[in-house]
Amino acid sequence: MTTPVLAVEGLDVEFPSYGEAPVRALHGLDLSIGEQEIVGLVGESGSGKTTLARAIMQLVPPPGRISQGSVSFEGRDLSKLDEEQLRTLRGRAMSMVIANPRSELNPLLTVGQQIGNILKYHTGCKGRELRERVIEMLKEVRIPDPERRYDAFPHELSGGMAQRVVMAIALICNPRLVISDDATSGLDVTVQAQVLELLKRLAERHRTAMLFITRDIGITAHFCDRVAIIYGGEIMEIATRARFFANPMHPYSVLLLAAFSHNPKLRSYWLKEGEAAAEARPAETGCPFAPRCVRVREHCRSVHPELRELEAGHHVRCHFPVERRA
Ligand SMILES: Nc1ncnc2c1ncn2[C@@H]1O[C@H](COP(=O)(O)OP(=O)(O)OP(=O)(O)O)[C@@H](O)[C@H]1O
Repeated sequence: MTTPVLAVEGLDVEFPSYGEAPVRALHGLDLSIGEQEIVGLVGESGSGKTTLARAIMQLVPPPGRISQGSVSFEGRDLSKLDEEQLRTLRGRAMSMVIANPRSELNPLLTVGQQIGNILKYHTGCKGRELRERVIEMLKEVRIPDPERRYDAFPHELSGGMAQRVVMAIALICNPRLVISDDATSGLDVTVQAQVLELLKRLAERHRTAMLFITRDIGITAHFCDRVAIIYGGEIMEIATRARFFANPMHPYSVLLLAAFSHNPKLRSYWLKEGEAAAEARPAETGCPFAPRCVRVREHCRSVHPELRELEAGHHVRCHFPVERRA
């Protein structure tokens, strides 16, 4: 079996909370990503998506910490690397594209300097060659008039353009893994579609694996090889895109899909708990989703469900999974 690009095993991340039990942002999380594979990670706000992205990069903000489990990149346990080795890895072998490109970019440096600095730091490339490679990358991310934009400052760029510059920074060193954290959420719908299309094409061209984090389950239907659903810091369901959309089995997955559906019967059944239930926090004992599940039974409130393989490559964390529709 080939070594996956990324292997997350039994990962727990905690944030201390003064006078209370620590917030358990991730709990026993397993996830692997193969070479050139795009895995979509879908979950609502607070489900632990960004924490996972940070834990993979070994950048959990203190006093938060990885309290258990491991993150391996191409077979190397990242907890064993020192800060210098991690810095070499970040930006070169794995990189991140985040939602708010303006906060990512330094307002005092030109586009060319910001992309060029990464390339120079990791490869030692400089001078004319550096400029040529940066301009080449600007062309790849479809920045019009790249020679001129090379000298532009971030405030001179539109939102979509700034996001493309962030993508250029993430891809300039040909990383083996890119983590896209809600990267298109702040953009207009049309710009969003263009940026997604571009991101997918670039991942294919650079043979990059990707963890694609989103709150929008609809995007994963076009974009990802596998889909993983996260709730309360745990993977609830994971399958290939085809299997997932043909036969979603976790009630939370079906709820997410129902929220996008135009079928009023489907919507009213799955969404019937309404706003109050949506506010419920993940349960500490039993199934984390039990307080919001329309199919909950007594067993769910006391026994924590394991992630079980219910068909080849399709894992579900539910005592009473949804049966295939006729
Ligand atoms: N720096 C922090 N300090 C304390 N708690 C944190 C911190 N970062 C995250 N958390 C907690 O960890 C949990 C997961 O948060 P996280 O930001 O990973 O969720 P998310 O799915 O990325 O949400 P969003 O889609 O809104 O970005 C939440 O309960 C959050 O309050």
